[in-house]
Amino acid sequence: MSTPPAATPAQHPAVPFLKGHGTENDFVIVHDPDNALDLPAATVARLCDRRAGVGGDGLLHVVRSAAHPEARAMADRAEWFMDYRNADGSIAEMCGNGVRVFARHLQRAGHAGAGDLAVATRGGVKRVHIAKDSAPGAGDGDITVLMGRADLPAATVTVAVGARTWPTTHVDMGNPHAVAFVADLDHAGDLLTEPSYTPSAVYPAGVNVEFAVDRGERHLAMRVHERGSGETRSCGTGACAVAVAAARRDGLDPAVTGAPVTYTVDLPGGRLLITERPDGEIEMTGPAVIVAEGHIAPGLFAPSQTVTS
Ligand SMILES: N[C@@H](CCC[C@H](N)C(=O)O)C(=O)O
Repeated sequence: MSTPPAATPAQHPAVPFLKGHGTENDFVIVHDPDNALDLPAATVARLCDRRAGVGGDGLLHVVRSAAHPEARAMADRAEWFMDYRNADGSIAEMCGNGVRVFARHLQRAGHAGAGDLAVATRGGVKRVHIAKDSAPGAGDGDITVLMGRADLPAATVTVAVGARTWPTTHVDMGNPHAVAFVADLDHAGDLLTEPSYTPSAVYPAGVNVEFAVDRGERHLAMRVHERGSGETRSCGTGACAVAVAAARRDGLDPAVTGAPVTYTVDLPGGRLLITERPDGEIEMTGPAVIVAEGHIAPGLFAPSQTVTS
């Protein structure tokens, strides 16, 4: 049997997409159950481009676990795999806001109802609870994710923005985070460029950097510079990292006291509630909404043209 010729950009069918966000961490959502789409990093970066593409902090590629080589082993526990990509096309292990938006999409598409859902991610299978909507189909109930345990490897990393430097707490939420407690969130500057950190060898694959301040008892505010996406208006794994770093700083460890600890974390795009349980499991609760649907012009999937003089 001969292989059919590859589709030219003009022949490439328009691909449906949705746009959604969780506390204004926004995503392009591509529903591709059979993993039929070719999504190299350059294509993802074009789709996430805010001027020439659809625009987003990242892309949620929605694939059946059985159809994706990285998720096949989880297919018996989770039907759907969140193939998460950062805005620059790089791959990340987990996205806490993304997994809530992913669940909201599955609910709207009729693949999940209110209640519990398992989602496969590169960081393992995550259990998600979709709260009942205020009205049928409103899509406005909060979504809670069991994010797994935080790991706090001993590492002394200093983060710098301009002339200011801070020591950080290394928190692994499946993806890497460096948390700095600062006196004022403005001290993190415009965050247009990635903060520098030393020694850089601690994070060979890069790191998400969080800047956090206290707002009250077990109440924090933060900003984040995300690996592969720049400053975003929210980061779910980052909020979990900040809450756990604050708990340890405050002498609170639910595994020792036997009592859960909840922190309210305010981000530029909204509020997340983070609870660490005595078994170490971290629950994150927040909103997830779908705001648009449409079709992607075939040209965005075409390989970049090289201009020669
Ligand atoms: N915004 C996400 C995190 C996305 C991945 C991150 N940029 C990384 O590269 O690790 C979240 O809500 O957790």
